[in-house]
Amino acid sequence: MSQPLIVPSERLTREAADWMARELTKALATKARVSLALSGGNTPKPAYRMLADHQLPWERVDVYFVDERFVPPDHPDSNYLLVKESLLQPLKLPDTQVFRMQGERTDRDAAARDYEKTLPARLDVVLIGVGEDGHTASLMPGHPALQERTRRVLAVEQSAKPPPWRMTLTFPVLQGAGAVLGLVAGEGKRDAMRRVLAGDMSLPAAHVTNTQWMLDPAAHG
Ligand SMILES: O=C1O[C@H](COP(=O)(O)O)[C@@H](O)[C@H](O)[C@H]1O
Repeated sequence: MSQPLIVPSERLTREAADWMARELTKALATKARVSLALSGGNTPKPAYRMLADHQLPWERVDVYFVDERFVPPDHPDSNYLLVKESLLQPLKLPDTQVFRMQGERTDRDAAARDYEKTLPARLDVVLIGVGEDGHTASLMPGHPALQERTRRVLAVEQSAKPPPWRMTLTFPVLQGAGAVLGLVAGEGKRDAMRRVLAGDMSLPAAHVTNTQWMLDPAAHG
């Protein structure tokens, strides 16, 4: 695991956006199309807005999702809505470049299986977050989804953090990605991050060992 980057709070958003732009640029140098998979959460939202200001060949970037809540795409809890408002709309990215997890569907397993079909063999750039309980994506501590090695996308039930039904990429997808940024801020995440960085495998986020962690000082204890 590479050393975590500890970034002053006032620079965290900018550094995270620059990191994603840099990794996209590297991937774009070797491929015609690249994939960017994004998480929800309050921490990354301003970074997505800043990423949209980067001059990149956005017509060659496809946007995917790390996880989603089973709610309609215009629901305030929708990760898609968050990414739409902060990145997709500012960039005017066409729907053909956006691969949304369909949280409005009632057959959740079918929705997860359909999403699996849209995924590229390997995601190029991924942003993950961490919950106070150490979850990442919608992979919650102690949940059977943590053991999944075959399916690339799962509908997960009874997640501890509401809303209870989620769709999530699984560890093999996250662990196989080209570049993963773990963006974490706030004192509430400090205990979880101390354990993640110490390699405490009871916390889901510790399993994504290819992550470059970027923390504000409050989250680093
Ligand atoms: O529920 C979720 O939480 C995590 C962490 O979000 P944050 O607001 O604490 O940064 C997020 O990464 C995930 O996508 C989201 O669904």
